[in-house]
Amino acid sequence: RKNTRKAALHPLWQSPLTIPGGTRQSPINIQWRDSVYDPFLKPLKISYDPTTCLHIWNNGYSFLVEFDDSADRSTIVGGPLENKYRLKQFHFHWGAINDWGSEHTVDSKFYPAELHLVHWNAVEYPSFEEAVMEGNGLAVIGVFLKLGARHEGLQTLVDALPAVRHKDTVIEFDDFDPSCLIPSCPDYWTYAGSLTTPPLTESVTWIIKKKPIEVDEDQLEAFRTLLFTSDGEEERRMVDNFRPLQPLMNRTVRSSFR
Ligand SMILES: O=S(=O)(O)/C=C/c1cc(Br)ccc1O
Ligand SMILES: [Zn+2]
Repeated sequence: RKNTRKAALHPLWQSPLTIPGGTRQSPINIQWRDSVYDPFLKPLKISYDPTTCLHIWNNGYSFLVEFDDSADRSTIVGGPLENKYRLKQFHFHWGAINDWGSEHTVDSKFYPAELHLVHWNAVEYPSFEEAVMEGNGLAVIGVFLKLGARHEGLQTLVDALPAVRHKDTVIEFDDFDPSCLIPSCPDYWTYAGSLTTPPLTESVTWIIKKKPIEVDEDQLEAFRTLLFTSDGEEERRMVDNFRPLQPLMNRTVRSSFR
């Protein structure tokens, strides 16, 4: 059965599907056979300090966990990156059903969800807000989620979701190391792209892990109990919070593996 993805109805994604003049928009389909192995790509070095974890909140588009990025305490370096980047937040995108939900696809296959760990270039720019406007300002690690075994590290997050069910609710969340959500397999694809939510700026070096992590049905269902709407508004379930695929245009996706 062709798993056609309904275009997301949320106002955010009713905005123009591509920004005028955009040449490096995200997400994209990663055609495995068209990706080019780059032997000069380094391993990605991830060093997160769980005590930089601050809070978890529902911003009306996704739920996100934010970090103290006032110093180089949770960083990534290496891979395709020429600078050290600081972790600012991570969040997810998911579908109403398990047939779709990821933003990127691999050989046109959708995963039920996708994790984004957002970092900014604190070597060259004074703040996240400035880095968002620069071509090499951000680095986002993308991790696919697939249906399988329960993920113990994710369960800590899932247990906190009822407290952030409505838009603009926040709870303190500490001592969480998000590297437990990143596959140990070092293989990744990388390409020059953009944020997939407004301001859609073309400032992201994407690092998409080849291997997915496994989560179970109850954990995916927990994501779907969140709401786009604030307390007191007519409830709209937070599902299908992904942006449609964007044209590859004049870009090559590189792989860190043969
Ligand atoms: O889905 S992403 O492209 O990772 C969006 C990331 C993003 C992160 C922040 Br922080 C602010 C605005 C944004 O759009
Ligand atoms: Zn995202």
